[in-house]
Amino acid sequence: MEVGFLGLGIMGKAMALNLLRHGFKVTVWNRTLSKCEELVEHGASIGETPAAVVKKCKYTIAMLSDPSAALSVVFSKDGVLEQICEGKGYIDMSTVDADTSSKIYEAIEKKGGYFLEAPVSGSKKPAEDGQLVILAAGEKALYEAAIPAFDVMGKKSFFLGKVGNGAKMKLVVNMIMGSMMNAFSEGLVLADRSGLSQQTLLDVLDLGGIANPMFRQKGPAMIQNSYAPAFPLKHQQKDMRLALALGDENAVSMPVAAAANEAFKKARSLELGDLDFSAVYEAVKGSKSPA
Ligand SMILES: NC(=O)C1=CN([C@@H]2O[C@H](COP(=O)(O)OP(=O)(O)OC[C@H]3O[C@@H](n4cnc5c(N)ncnc54)[C@H](OP(=O)(O)O)[C@@H]3O)[C@@H](O)[C@H]2O)C=CC1
Ligand SMILES: O=CCCC(=O)O
Repeated sequence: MEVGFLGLGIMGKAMALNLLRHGFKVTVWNRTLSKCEELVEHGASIGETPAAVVKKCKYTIAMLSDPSAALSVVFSKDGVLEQICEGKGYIDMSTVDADTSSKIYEAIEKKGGYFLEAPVSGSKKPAEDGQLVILAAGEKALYEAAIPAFDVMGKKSFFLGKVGNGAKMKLVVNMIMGSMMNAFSEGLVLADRSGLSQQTLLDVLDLGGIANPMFRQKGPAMIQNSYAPAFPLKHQQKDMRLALALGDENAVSMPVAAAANEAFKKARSLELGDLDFSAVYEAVKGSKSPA
């Protein structure tokens, strides 16, 4: 199966590599074209533009930073829309809001193409290990055609119905995750300032009813003030912002998420946006920058 892949950041690179490893023919494009070279070493071809990739491939996957990147890759000059046509499918796996996804869907449908949104749960390591959770919605026939690729990239795929449902599900999940990360950070600070061992707190948490992979994986690095980016903080703050907008639309009061968003914004103002989202711990501590 030949697929196109647009966007080779932390996630896109790992996902495209998995496809190559499993025998897919992959044509890649990235805004910073030099990032394609590593994929070429693993057998990928390069498309000079998103339009060139779509022209060559029946199915094209995108994994881009945010709504503005997702829209730009489709609607700009040399974008996806120039070559999408009947018989071709476009699968956007970026985390965006339902409105962005719908705009892309409508434009692609007008040209006779198929569209599926398919944001993912799981981070850098699950992407490398093909263990993502895929939250797809849109054209069912395209979902079925994409299952061989989803099976390589993920451990479980959900088909959630009409376009927008995948985006919304992803934002709800990340809203919960961002709020949990803030509560966890406050707990680490409180333990430390009240004279307790943070490592003992991690041990206690891991044995109880709120044990979870995020505390287990991020906690030891956080207490060492180490935040190598798996999920960049700027993207988590984007997701909190989009989830709060979804709350606005549906008149859902979310004071916990709103407070968490403020902490992520504060962390961005401290120039921690490119670090892992666990660096919000620095903002909660009140640091000027990571120690
Ligand atoms: N990291 C994670 O753990 C997870 C991330 N996600 C979501 O997946 C998406 C990608 O995340 P991640 O890989 O971490 O992000 P990165 O920041 O590592 O990569 C972002 C990608 O988007 C591209 N890009 C940014 N702006 C534009 C633009 N205007 N036009 C074209 N391309 C653009 C970048 O290109 P360039 O290289 O040129 O900058 C890069 O390829 C995001 O929506 C994120 O929220 C979902 C689940 C987990
Ligand atoms: O969107 C990013 C999700 C990161 C994760 O699920 O660990």
